[in-house]
Amino acid sequence: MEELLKIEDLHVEYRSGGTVAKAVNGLNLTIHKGEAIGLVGESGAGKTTTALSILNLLPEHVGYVTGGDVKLGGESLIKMKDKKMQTIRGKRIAMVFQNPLSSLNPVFTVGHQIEVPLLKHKKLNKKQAHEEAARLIRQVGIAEYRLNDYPHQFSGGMRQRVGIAAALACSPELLICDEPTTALDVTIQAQILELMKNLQKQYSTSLLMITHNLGIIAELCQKVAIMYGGEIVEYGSVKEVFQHPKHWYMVGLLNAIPKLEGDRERLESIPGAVANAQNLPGGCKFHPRCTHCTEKCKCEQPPLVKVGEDHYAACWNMEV
Ligand SMILES: Nc1ncnc2c1ncn2[C@@H]1O[C@H](COP(=O)(O)OP(=O)(O)OP(=O)(O)O)[C@@H](O)[C@H]1O
Repeated sequence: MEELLKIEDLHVEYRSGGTVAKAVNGLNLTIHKGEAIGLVGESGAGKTTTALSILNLLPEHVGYVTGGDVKLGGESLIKMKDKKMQTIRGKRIAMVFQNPLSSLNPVFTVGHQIEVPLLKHKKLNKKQAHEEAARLIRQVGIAEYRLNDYPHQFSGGMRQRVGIAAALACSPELLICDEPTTALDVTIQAQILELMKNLQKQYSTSLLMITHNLGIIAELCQKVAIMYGGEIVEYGSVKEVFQHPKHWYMVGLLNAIPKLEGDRERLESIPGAVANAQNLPGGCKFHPRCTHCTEKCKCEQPPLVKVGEDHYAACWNMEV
């Protein structure tokens, strides 16, 4: 498969009020054309920071890429001038956010918001943009006449459909979704996921799905990257990683999922709190929470090594 986006040894810091948070610490990830990858991790793992770095949208004077690169088709997005980056955002890479109310502009109709990228990037005239917006909104299951309505006139699930229609307007090569269904109730969640699955296939868009929900990954993605303390600690095909997890963090995440069959033992949780980006531990960043920690884990950082066909893990003492 052809490479689309390559994240190489990415390091990102936030500097504010005299403190430094090391949010991403040497992250490597390649997304191929048409591939759907899930990026999983607890709150604070650095998932959103990774997405913002791809889009060159880190908060100004606070978020800094301190090392590494992100390349789209071989071209650096980190070094790209803002004017050129504006031609990438929305056109080649689009993003669907967790809360569509914060990404949709309350003072414009949803029709206007879907038409803007079509006018800007696809160079359609007003009539063509309107027709295309009507096609897109129908495709996400909303009646065309609602193009004249404002975001607050839609339910949460419908707003997220509008967000997806706007993101897909210019048929981006990469769609980044950051917890797109977290704010929705489960039945609406299922509908949105089904919609995304169909659209991703139809448009052959590559997908980076950011979530802490392993069920969503199993449903939508072929590959999964498990993130902890700003690094990828396990990566591989969804089948391999879910069936034969190697890193104890991933083992813990899977054990924390409620099961209906078998003995209903107490749910296991991962002890301790997620690594603090302002004060990361040495060695393996997961070691203070790991039940299999050794002296080596406390002082030496394990490299990500191949552990099977299409499967990599970073652990000195991994599950066998
Ligand atoms: N604007 C900011 N200023 C300072 N620190 C920040 C900022 N944004 C994020 N951080 C810190 O960077 C680290 C990574 O945050 P990030 O939001 O990328 O994690 P995440 O995995 O996306 O979490 P969540 O699932 O809660 O969105 C955290 O420790 C967070 O506190």
